[in-house]
Amino acid sequence: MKLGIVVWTEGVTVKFRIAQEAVVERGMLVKVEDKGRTYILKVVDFKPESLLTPAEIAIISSKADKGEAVQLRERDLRLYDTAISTIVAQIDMDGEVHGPSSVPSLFAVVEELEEEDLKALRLHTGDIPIGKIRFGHNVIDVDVTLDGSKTIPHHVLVVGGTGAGKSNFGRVLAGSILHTAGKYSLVIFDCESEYLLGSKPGEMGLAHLPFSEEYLFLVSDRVQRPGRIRIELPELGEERSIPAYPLKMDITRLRPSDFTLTGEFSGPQEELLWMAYKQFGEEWVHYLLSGEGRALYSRLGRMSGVNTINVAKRKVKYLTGEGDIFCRDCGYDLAGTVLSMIAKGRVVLIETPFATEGEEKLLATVVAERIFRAYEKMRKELPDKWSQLPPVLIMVEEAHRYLGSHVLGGKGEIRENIFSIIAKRGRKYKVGGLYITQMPSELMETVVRQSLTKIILSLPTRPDYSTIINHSPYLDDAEAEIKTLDRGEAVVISQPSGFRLAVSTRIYQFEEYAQRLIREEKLALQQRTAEVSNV
Ligand SMILES: Nc1ncnc2c1ncn2[C@@H]1O[C@H](COP(=O)(O)OP(=O)(O)OP(=O)(O)O)[C@@H](O)[C@H]1O
Repeated sequence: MKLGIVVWTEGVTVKFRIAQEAVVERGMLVKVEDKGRTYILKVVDFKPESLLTPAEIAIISSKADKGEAVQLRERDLRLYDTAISTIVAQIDMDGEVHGPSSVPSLFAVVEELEEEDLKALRLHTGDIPIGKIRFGHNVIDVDVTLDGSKTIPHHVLVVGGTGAGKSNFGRVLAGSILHTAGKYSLVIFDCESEYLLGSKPGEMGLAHLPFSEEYLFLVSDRVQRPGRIRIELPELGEERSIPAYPLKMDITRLRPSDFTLTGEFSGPQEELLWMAYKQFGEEWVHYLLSGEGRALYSRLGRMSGVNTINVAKRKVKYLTGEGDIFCRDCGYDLAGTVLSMIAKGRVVLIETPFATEGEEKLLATVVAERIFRAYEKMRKELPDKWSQLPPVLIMVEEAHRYLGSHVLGGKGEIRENIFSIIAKRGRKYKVGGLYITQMPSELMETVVRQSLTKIILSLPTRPDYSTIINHSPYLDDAEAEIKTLDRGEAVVISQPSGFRLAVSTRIYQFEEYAQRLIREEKLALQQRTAEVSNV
């Protein structure tokens, strides 16, 4: 269908007159076929063109205001709507898609994109589906997918204001990774307990997905010892048996680096932790927590000040809490177990609804540190084995708490934590961060820049969307669209997935997506059964 006529081009911007009766929406992809090439354009804004004089405008608007009929001579020659669009790709005669190297001619016809044209953009060929293409608020039946092997190591940043759909996206992504059946791993820290079953009755969670019995691994207070937990799913009239591990880690398994990589400790305090470890061995955390400052001062050979000891004690106490998670003599090795599951391509869901802020921080640090170090060591020492490890994504909710410029030392000395290290160096080892935040303007600039895949949900505040726009390709003209996103709508950029444009996307609603995955798996099962009986 014809949508308009090109009336101006400049750089990669194309202005076209909107045809009568045509409906053009912001974010819409359209095409121009000209001189054997197909140009794909994305509509970014609108502008009425008027050759009316100020006096005519005054008269006509006054009449319209009074409800009188407005007669305008040669109206379509003197007043019309135009759409401003950006050329996002050029498809040459041989079908090769690349960035624009020319512009369509003036007065060329602008047309609706057909499914074939959309497919040429290869937005649907990745292995991690997240939603559907959207033109304005209208959903098009073509999937938007990420390419996991390239996307994961280059980090994923998810930004959106309150209620924009961040946790819905998190569940969708986790569901898609689960359904790669071991190709990739994911670690989720779930402080609201909303991933396993949804956040309220009637919602669904990862437990509902058919692959959860095999590829989900739950770490939770719901179990007291390692084993399988049976979960009833009234929404499906089924139950599942999911492998689980208690939310417990013996303090003898903690090392000073687990604490220092939280970024909470100063240089002298770090030294003290290592001294205590040397002196007391595996029991060092226990001695530090229970010993009195002055007594520790003498036992550590007066090598550290009493003040430093007391401050470090307080911080260790803050991070280990009351012993509910970091326990004594319980024997559990949560971090080691999680690492072994990650190496097998599992989605590991760690539920921490009752953890304190300190416990959450230490837990996230220990788990992330073990994974990063193991992948790093494997790559350096056993590269063949490393190449078989699944790329792993580690979710960091409220990412500004770990990767905020103020947290990392502002303009002064940078105090690294495990997540800032992963943000910088994880790529080399197939360890990526899934950073979720409402406040991207507070993140370190390098984190925003180095996250090559961005899921931008509705983001109302200027400093936040400006930060994203300023540090990402393809977003120069996206401000108007980002400002008008509804719940669940997103602008997605992902160079690692081969996207050459900011893709207007409708993220799947998780429950609908879960039902689709369940249907697909049932169908696949029927086909497998039919094949076996035919043999
Ligand atoms: N893609 C979507 N399609 C349809 N509904 C959605 C979508 N994403 C989110 N919603 C709905 O919007 C509401 C808020 O979503 P969600 O909890 O994911 O937002 P959030 O950004 O995590 O919120 P908060 O900042 O409060 O944690 C939920 O009721 C959810 O069902």
